[in-house]
Amino acid sequence: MTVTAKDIGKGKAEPGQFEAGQAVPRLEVKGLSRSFAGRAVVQDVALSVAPGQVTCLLGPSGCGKSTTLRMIAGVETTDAGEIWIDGQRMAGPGLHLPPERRGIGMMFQDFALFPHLTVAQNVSFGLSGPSAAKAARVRDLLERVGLASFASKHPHQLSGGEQQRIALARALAPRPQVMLMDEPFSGLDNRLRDGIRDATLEILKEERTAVVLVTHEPDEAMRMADEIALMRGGRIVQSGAPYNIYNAPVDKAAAAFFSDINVIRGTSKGALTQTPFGEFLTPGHADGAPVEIIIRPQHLKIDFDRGGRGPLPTPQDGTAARGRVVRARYLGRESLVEFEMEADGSRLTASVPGVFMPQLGRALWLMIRRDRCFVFPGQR
Ligand SMILES: Nc1ncnc2c1ncn2[C@@H]1O[C@H](COP(=O)(O)OP(=O)(O)OP(=O)(O)O)[C@@H](O)[C@H]1O
Repeated sequence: MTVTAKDIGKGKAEPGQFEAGQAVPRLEVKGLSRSFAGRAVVQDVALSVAPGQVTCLLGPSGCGKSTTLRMIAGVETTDAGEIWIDGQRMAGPGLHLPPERRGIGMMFQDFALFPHLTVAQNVSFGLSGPSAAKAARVRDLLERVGLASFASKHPHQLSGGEQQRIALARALAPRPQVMLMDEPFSGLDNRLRDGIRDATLEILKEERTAVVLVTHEPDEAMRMADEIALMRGGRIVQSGAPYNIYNAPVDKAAAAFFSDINVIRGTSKGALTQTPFGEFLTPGHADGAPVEIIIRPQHLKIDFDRGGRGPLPTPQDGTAARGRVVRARYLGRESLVEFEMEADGSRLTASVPGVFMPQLGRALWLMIRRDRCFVFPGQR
């Protein structure tokens, strides 16, 4: 859908809100804020979600994800900000449409199905119109969630994963413009979860639903999201495609939210910082300013060729540094090896694919992937 001058005339969009001809986001949130008892829990949140796009609100417990979702749903009022769905204002100054008038579907962790209704009755619960059309929609959805033969069963006869798929079918049945999901997979065991996430994603994409999914699990966000909005203390601190969020974190905490990190500390001098791995360019950091160079464990490489025995690194190697193994753990897909660096006694962890369990005390040369380092101001 595109906004035209006619839409603006009809009050469907504000002048200047969208360029003529530009696709309207299915969901647009601007300046959303909410306080409880004088404490701001959501501050100035902005989101824009296109049809068929999944945006994950990701952040630690208590950062305001659910409150944001509840305001979009209309079950919580806003203190400030606006919520637009398909070019229509749902909430704003002096306006608060109830949830049932917002064209949204909701799925939560405790997706209670009606126990006294059959699967088919549960799915058709929110549908109106001729019964033949309702029955056809229910059949179609049950087929797509792979549970066509369960139509006449009752919820207690279904496993947790099956119930979750019925809840998805029920939420999608009225063809909501926007689907709001709050930790919908967290009640499922690990073995089921991946399959159900993928199946859910496929159906949401087919239906071209705009999705906001709340999760505190970075893996889930990376797997599901087209866009991640990383929240902290009620604010979105960074948003973008999973690749960008992971590979260009806005600060140390954003980097640490997705994986363990190594921190190499130094002091900037003449836009350079000395480390056990040689000099790093640290432009923009004042002389004498503390600097933290962040590197994920998978980007700290063990130089197996040298194996701790070979000649000292040449100037061309430049970036190798020696560390002694102080701990090695095998985690199945990878091994985590912790080193104490000879140069300054700092501790760094390398992740090695597969099994690598070197003896404690063994000295190895380490290399650092400089293109995968993030440089941030350090603490004084
Ligand atoms: N109705 C309310 N009254 C008072 N405080 C509330 C209310 N709802 C939420 N809060 C507080 O607002 C803060 C944010 O809560 P919210 O549920 O949005 O966080 P969250 O990021 O979704 O966390 P979680 O992942 O633990 O659910 C919390 O400190 C919570 O206690």
